[in-house]
Amino acid sequence: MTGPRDAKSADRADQADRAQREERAEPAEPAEPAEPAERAERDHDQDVDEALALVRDAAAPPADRSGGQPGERTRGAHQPHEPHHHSHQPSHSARSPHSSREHQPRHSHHSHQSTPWPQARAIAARAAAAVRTRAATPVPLDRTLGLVLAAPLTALTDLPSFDTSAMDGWAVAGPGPWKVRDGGMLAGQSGTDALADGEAMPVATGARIPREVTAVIRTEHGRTDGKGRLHAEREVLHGQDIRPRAQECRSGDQLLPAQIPVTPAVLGLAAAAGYDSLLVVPRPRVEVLVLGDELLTEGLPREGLIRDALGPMLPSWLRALGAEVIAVRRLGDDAKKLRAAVESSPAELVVTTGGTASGPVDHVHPTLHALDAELLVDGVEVRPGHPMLLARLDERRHLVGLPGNPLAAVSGLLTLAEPVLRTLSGRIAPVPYLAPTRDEIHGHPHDTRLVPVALRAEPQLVAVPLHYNGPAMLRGIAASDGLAVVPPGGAKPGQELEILDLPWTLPSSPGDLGAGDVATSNTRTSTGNSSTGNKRGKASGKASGRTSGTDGDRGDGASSAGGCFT
Ligand SMILES: Nc1nc2c(c(=O)[nH]1)N[C@H]1C(S)=C(S)[C@@H](COP(=O)(O)OP(=O)(O)OC[C@H]3O[C@@H](n4cnc5c(N)ncnc54)[C@H](O)[C@@H]3O)O[C@H]1N2
Ligand code: MOO
Repeated sequence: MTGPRDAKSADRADQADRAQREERAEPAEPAEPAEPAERAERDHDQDVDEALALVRDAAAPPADRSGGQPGERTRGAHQPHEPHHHSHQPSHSARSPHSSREHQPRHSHHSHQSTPWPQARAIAARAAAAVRTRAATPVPLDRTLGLVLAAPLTALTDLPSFDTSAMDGWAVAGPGPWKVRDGGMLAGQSGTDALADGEAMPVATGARIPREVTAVIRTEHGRTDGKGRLHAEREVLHGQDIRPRAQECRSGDQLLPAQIPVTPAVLGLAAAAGYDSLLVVPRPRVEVLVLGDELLTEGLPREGLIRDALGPMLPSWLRALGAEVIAVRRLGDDAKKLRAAVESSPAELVVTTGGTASGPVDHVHPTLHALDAELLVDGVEVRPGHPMLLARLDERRHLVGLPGNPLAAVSGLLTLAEPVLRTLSGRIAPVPYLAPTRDEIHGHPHDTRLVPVALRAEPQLVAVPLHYNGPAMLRGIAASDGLAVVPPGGAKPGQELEILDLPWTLPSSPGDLGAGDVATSNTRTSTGNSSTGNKRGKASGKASGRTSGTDGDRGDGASSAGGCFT
């Protein structure tokens, strides 16, 4: 962890803390039964995350309201629950993980064979590694930010490419005093006559200097007399303040190896070294299929309908994970549309949201069955998000099924989509890092939990678990810096936990995030025709939340130029 990040994180943690304390000071009770903890104890079918979130929200003691910490909660309110059984049957899965040679899921408490969390991530990375990716192509420099170098970056020129003055002052030849020549050299001027011994020439920083120059004297270290002669006021060392040609590199030197992500610094180096375009790994194309008849794209929730939280959230996160999002389509709960969309998708990764469970309109499993897809992961031992799945559609395409509950979808995104996209986009796995949890975190008896945390420097780095972490809630994660990986059984205060960074991406214009990316009904957003995606239109940030399907209106320049760092 770097210093600035710690400081930023501390701010975030403070804000999150404050926001959550303020919230708990409000008299309004959540619209849940009075004693949610007891209810959860009785109801073994209730997901433990949901129960914990309710307990934490509703049962915050008065002391907590007057300054308690967000990780504190009522003792005894949540003993480990019985394993959660869910009814989703693998029988309708085309080719289940059982038949896969990729792994042998251990027999778990679940009614079907779900995969342990670490193994699920490894399977996802391996599955993507087996895909033959599109060939690397040269991409204009200004559209490579966040992509990965497909070849080493080799200097196309010496740097500097000529002897250069490092300071404003005089270039001198031989010992002084020197006769100052009329005129001089500014940066960008092409050449001058040779300098004789005993001559000086005014120069600006960055000016090309002739070979004979033995030193540069800074303006503040020399003085001219009435006869136009320059006197040094300090000892002059041979070669001082001259940047000799090829000081940084010679033409042909390797500046960076392949597989390095293009950061702003890489962009600058590449430009300095003479590049107009870079050979980069193309972004894997992703199509997002948002399922659910209950979803609204604008206005307030009403009459059983709710706002779609995933359509606005996923495209930016997918881009930050290395993807080119070619479309976000809303298909309702229509099995035929889903099948047609999956069948015809040109994307290397299809991401569905919702419909992964076994409800009457949960069409993901039957669709995969109908398409004879191979289920590589069918459920993961993680909370939230355990119904997530990964399927191989054909030798080029995979599908990640994210559960509909929004935090469960984030869990699926980071568990399954992240390793797939990381591998397809040529990125190297981030080095895992640990932080001790400040507070106790209750665990699921058998499954890994992913819990939103704010990182804080106190003064050592600590992870502060946040409230409102139920599967249907985004409030905790919206205030968080990352997700703590809590092993089965939970974590004691001070216990080191792996932290999953959230893929943050900054918009390059107001139109780059959210609704502007979402195609309503079956409108496909334009894919453009370049290897990395979309022409950088004048992202207009359409307030309507609809796209017209033209490049200029897509407003997703973030995929090529908006900064896509995790
Ligand atoms: N009988 C069982 N029921 C459920 C199980 C189970 O194992 N057996 N698992 C529960 C868990 S855990 C989850 S998570 C969900 C997963 O369900 P689906 O993936 O089929 O998702 P839906 O039923 O379509 O939606 C669940 C929930 O999320 C809301 N939703 C859906 N899409 C969005 C969106 N884009 N933005 C905001 N909210 C969304 C949806 O309205 C539902 O409330 O299943 C449980 N049930
Ligand atoms: O608990 Mo579900 O897995 O809401 O994600």
